[in-house]
Order: sequence, then C-alpha cells, then structure tokens
Amino acid sequence: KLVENNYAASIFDMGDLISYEHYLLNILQNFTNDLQKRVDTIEYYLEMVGYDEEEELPTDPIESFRIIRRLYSDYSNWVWYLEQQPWETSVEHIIAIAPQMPTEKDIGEANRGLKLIQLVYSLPTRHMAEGVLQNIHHNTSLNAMECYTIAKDMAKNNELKFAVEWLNVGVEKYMEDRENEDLYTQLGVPLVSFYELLAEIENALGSRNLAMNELQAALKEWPEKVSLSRAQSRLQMDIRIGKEPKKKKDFITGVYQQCCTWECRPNKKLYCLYITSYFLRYAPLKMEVLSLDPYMVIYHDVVSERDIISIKNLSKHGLSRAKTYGADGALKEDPDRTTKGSWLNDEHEVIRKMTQLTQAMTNFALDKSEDFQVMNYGIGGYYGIHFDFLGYSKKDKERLPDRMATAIFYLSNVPQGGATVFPSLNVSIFPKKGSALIWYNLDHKGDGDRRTGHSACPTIVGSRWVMTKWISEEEEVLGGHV
Ligand SMILES: O=C(O)CCC(=O)C(=O)O
Ligand SMILES: [Fe+2]
Repeated sequence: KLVENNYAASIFDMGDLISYEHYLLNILQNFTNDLQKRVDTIEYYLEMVGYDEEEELPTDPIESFRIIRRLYSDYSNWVWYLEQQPWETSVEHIIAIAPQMPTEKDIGEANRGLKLIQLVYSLPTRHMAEGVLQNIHHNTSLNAMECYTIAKDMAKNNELKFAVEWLNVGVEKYMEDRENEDLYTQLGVPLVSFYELLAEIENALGSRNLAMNELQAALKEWPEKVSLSRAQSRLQMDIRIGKEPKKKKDFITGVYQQCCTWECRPNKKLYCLYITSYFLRYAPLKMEVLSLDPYMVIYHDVVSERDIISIKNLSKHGLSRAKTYGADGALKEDPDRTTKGSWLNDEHEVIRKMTQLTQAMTNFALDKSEDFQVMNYGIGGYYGIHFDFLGYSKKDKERLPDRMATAIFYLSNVPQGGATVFPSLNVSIFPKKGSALIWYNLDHKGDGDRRTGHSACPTIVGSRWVMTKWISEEEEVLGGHV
C-alpha cells in the first residue's frame, strides 16, 4: 500500500528519510564487505592452486593426485559456495522499507521547492548547482544527474529557459565527472539523454537550428543511438515540409518576490512601547507597532526557549499536511501551502499559557477561537498569498463569525528566507524565535480587509516553525463581550 508521507512539506519529517537512507547504506556496506570476503577466498584458492593460463599435463604422481582430489572434493564445494547468494537477504531487507520511500509526488514537490527558491530570490542556476545560495556557500552541490532531474521537471512544467540552463550546467558537470559515466548510465541518466532533452526543449522554444545542432553533435559522439537518429529525421522532415514548430509559451509561476529578500517597512516612523497587564505584571512586553491601519504589531521575546521546546515536542509527531479551502469550500492539499501542522488545545499547560499570553497581547477573549496550529515548513516551504478571514458574503442569511485577528508566533529563527510578507502594505517580517506578530483581518465594519493579504516566503535554509492562532470574533461581537 502506498504511504503518503509528504516528505517535502516538512523539514522535520525528513528526519525519517535520513534514518531510512542510513539503513540502506548500512545494508550496501555489509553487502560489499560480504562480497569482498568472497573475492578474497576465491583469489586465495586460485593462488593456492597456482592457477596460470598454460594447460600442462602433470609431471609427477603427487601432482596427479592433487588434481583428482581437487576436482573430486573442492569442485562440489565451489558449486555450493557459488549457489549461496549473499544478496538474497540484502534484497529482503531493502524491500522492507519500500512503502516508506519518497514517491513521484515527493520528488515533484522537492523540485518545486527548489524552483520557488530560485525564482523568488533570483538565484543564478550555476550558483544553486554549486550550493551558493544568496552569496552564502553551503557545503553541498548538485551533480550532473541531479541537474538533469531538475531540468526535466522544469521542462515538464514548461519553464523552458530554466530547463535549458539546468541542462547546460548539467552537461558541464558531466564533463568534469566523466569517470563516473558508467555509474550515471547504470542509474538511468547517460550523457546522451542530456542532448536529447536539450534538442526537444530548443525545438519547443522554436529554435530548430539549435535543436538540429544538438542532435548532430550528439550523433557524432553516439552514432549508434537509434533514438537520436529518429529525433533527427523527424526534425528534418518537419523542416522539409515547412511544418511550424508548436511554440510552447515559456511559463513562470507568478509568485510574489518583493520584500522576501529584504525587510520592508512602511516609511512612517512608528513606535515601540512596553505593555503591562495583570497576567504580565512582572514581565512587561516589548511591543513594536508596524501599522495602525490595519492594526499590526510585533511583540518581541514573548515565548521562552523552554516553552518553545515543549510546544515543538507536543506537535512533532503528529504533523500532517496543512490544507486550505478550495473554491468549492472543501479542505484540500494545496501546492501553494507546503507545510505540515498539528493542532494543539488547552489541555496542555504550555498551551494554556499561550492562550493567556495571546489574550494579554490582544485583549480578546479566545474561548470560541480555533486551536493553536503549530507548523513546520518544508523544502522551499511557503504559503502563497491569502487572507485569513473567511469573508462571508453579505447575502449569507446569518453572518457567521469570522477570523477577526491573527497571531503568529515564531518558534525558530530562519537563517535564510521565510519572511512573512504583506504585499499591499509593503511590510515583511523575518522570523525571530520567540516573537509574535499580531494583526487585524477585519475593518471597522467587520468586513474582510483586503490589505491584509499575506504570504510566507519560501524558506531557503532552516527548519521553519511557527504557531498560528486565528482569533474568532464570535466571543467579542456575537457573544456580547464588547
Ligand atoms: O508562516 C507564516 O509566516 C504565515 C502563516 C499564515 O499565514 C497562516 O497560518 O495563516
Ligand atoms: Fe495566514
């Protein structure tokens, strides 16, 4: 049975994959040790017998005896020895973890995460392939095969110019790494596939001559490759009969980019103050006002390291793919929300404390609000632009309570990327562990304030943890507390 683990949607859950890979490598290592032992035994025997190419008749009775003994006794032992296949148990062990392995969907999402990072932060392909992200050198790089996988996915999604870039970098890497050619071929990506794909994309981009050149160059190297000559004759035929290439439009996802790279603040100089309340008598809160209309503030250093650890421990093992409401009103997985979350309620002491804290920071009663949602983002994990209010339309007979305000607690620092942005307000907030961001989603009439559209920029580096509280107006307005 296929298990959907959604690995790419949470960095924390990738911990499982690390263990699985360790397990696999262990098996491969034991397997090679086993094989090595066999090789040693066989070589030792050849040496003992004094194997050489020449076939000569024995010159003395002792030698004749030894030959007969060997073929009488050793022979059957060798048959037995070679029949013992050391790989059988290894295969069994490897197959045991098959249901947990990443799926096509996972690799697609991992690809998409990288692509989002590349687009949103305008990272050059070559830099990414070398592990240089925003001018910071990371201790990783991509090999030719990995560049090819990315290129293929880009081509599939019609991001053709990027696909060509990735292929070109891939070919360069291949050339630097030709001693691994056999390994690449065994893993299903021979060099010829790079040229085939390159020709295909160039044709799709309308550059027939370039496509032809690629194929000709490839044919010079691999004249026996049938797929190449087939592609070439198809192309020649198209040119001869004057068939226009079906130009595919190069398509780039419209993701929001500004303010993801640098912190954006509105021009007006606002202010900071200390807030005290009964709950907080002994520890006044540092509040920074970001905007008065719509109201938006940050509270600095409000959650202690200890509480953060407890909250993460409570949520860690129940993370599941976060969903959003589709156009039909049903909750579903959303490629624009690559995060996993778990809901926590007041049965936990630390969460009761968070409720009290949120009450103190907002002066809202929270009894009718949804639970806290703790989230861990994935590879290039992001949340596309959305509103937190549900915006019930005026014609609804009875107006249902809406999400009046939102509080986001940052439970980790994010070394690179991962800002929360409000494009209409020109505001971005980079996560700082222990701080909380609060804003109002509804205007003074109680309607959704469209200026509050916001997004979480793709995380580049780090395991991004946040905790959200969507604060319902029910208690306040309908419950008659005001
Ligand atoms: O993770 C973030 O920065 C934003 C989260 C968010 O918008 C939400 O949970 O509604
Ligand atoms: Fe939101």
